[in-house]
Amino acid sequence: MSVHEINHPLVKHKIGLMREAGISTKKFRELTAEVACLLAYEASRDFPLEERTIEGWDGSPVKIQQIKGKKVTVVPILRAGIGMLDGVMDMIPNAKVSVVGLARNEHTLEAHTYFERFVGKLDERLALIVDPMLATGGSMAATIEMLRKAGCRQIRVLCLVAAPEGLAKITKAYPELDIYVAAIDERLNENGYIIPGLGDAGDKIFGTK
Ligand SMILES: O=P(O)(O)OC[C@H]1O[C@H](OP(=O)(O)OP(=O)(O)O)[C@H](O)[C@@H]1O
Ligand SMILES: O=c1cc[nH]c(=O)[nH]1
Ligand SMILES: [Mg+2]
Repeated sequence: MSVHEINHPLVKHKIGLMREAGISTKKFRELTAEVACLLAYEASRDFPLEERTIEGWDGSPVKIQQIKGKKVTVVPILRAGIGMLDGVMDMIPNAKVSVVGLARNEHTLEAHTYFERFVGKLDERLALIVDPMLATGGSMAATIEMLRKAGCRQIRVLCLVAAPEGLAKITKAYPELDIYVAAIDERLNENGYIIPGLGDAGDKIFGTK
């Protein structure tokens, strides 16, 4: 397993913009999608290529490289994960989408499952779980368990900001997993929010606050 903190200047710049108090819903949504796109770029680095010959612009044969029929399912965790979906789908347009609905109880911080709809052949697919925030890690662990129960064996996680506490929980429980994260922040506060973090990502993406 490895935690890949993406140190690309574009990623750091965009995450920085997202931390500004008073950021508009529109801007937060746009930046979420842009960073998701860059995380998908990193998470697909080892996708295998195959050679194919096509007819080029002047009628002569040209050898090109194509991604070799990789079966992928993108798994947004409702609600906030929806903000990352388009950015990832822009990069991997043939991926199928599986959806998990989870809400964290604001007092106990435990994740409660309210929706699950997976695509078929999960045992053959690479799942890319997308959620902007990995705080205590409870929502991510619940999603991983649901995917595993459904037969999925290859899982990667894409998130914008992670707390060390949540990362430690996930890496300990799932040492084989790869996690792609734009920023590893300092800590969780007493309410389970990431500091400095982004605030409530779901509320910011959906405009509910
Ligand atoms: O690591 P954890 O401690 O589980 O916290 C992270 C979860 O909390 C947020 O979702 P939330 O429950 O607020 O739902 P929402 O996306 O509908 O706002 C976030 O999008 C993660 O799913
Ligand atoms: O900081 C946090 C923690 C959980 N969920 C969020 O949206 N933000
Ligand atoms: Mg929320």
